[in-house]
Amino acid sequence: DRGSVQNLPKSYDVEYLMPVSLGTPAQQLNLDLDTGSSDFWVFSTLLKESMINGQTLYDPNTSTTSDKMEGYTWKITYGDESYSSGDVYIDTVTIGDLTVSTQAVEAAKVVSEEFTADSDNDGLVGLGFGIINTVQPYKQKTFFEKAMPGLDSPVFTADLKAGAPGRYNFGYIDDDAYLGNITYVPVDSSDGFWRWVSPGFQVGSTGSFNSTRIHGIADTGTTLLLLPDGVCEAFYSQIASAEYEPSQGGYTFECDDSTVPDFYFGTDNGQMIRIPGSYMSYSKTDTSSQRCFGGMQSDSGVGFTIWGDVALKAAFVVFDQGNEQLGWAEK
Ligand SMILES: O=C([C@@H]1CCCNC1)N1CCCCC1
Repeated sequence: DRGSVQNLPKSYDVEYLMPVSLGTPAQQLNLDLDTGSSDFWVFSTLLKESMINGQTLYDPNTSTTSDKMEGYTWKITYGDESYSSGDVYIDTVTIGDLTVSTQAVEAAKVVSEEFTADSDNDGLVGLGFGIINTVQPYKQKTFFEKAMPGLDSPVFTADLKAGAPGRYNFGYIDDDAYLGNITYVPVDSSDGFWRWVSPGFQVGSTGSFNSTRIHGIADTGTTLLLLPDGVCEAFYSQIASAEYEPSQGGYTFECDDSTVPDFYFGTDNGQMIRIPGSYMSYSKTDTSSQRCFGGMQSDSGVGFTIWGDVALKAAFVVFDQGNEQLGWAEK
């Protein structure tokens, strides 16, 4: 079996949403595929009005295939302090023609203001590893873990693009979606994330390669590229107008600064992925100024190095759960 679904970036590529069908008759919601968490949760009719702001709601009571998991609850808090919680239903879920008939759908009763404010986002499909699923009294499998046994190959792939629709595929690798070879690196899933080690980085096409092992996670649900301070300093030292502005929340530079270099990160045996300098200028720090917030920021506040969308949209990425490895290719 296999599946394929288009993903759509929101403005500034802050997040990527995909259509998902839940229940019978199908209720279509736009969800955020998040490899940095492992709960499948949705905005639902169980929410108080004050927590809803335009989102599409899953209504378990109108689905003829939903079954409430009596006594089961969930509560998740994300690295940015946002949170959500609620009850659990079993129902059928289809993503890109791939159906899981008994998915644990976590119906939200409470969401934090960050989720309420994001009116396009109807919930998350966590595709980390199931060991960090928050459902009590017994944790539940992710959508991918439920689908995996029936797939042609135990993989899903992420093809995120800058300011354009991309695609998530399940169960197969589309050889037309990337250039050259896919380099595979081992994954340590013990803390539930897609955690891997990059051998190093290079700033600019003429820069030298810095051999320094960078332990980090591949997280489709994080917008930015959060790297160790030393790497950030090496990168921003090459940008004439770059400043570290704690008041703005990190590194900024003049949006029209022509000295912004490309950033390369190593995957394995000499292969590197090139992130174009253009991916590194984010939203304007405020309407008046001409300064942009950097797409690469320090990981020191988060406590994790995170290869977020800024890095992922430069590559074709294979999340190979069957072999616990990540595949990286240029595109
Ligand atoms: O909460 C998160 C992220 C938030 C953005 C969406 N993906 C999950 N974590 C990943 C980094 C370590 C801490 C947990």
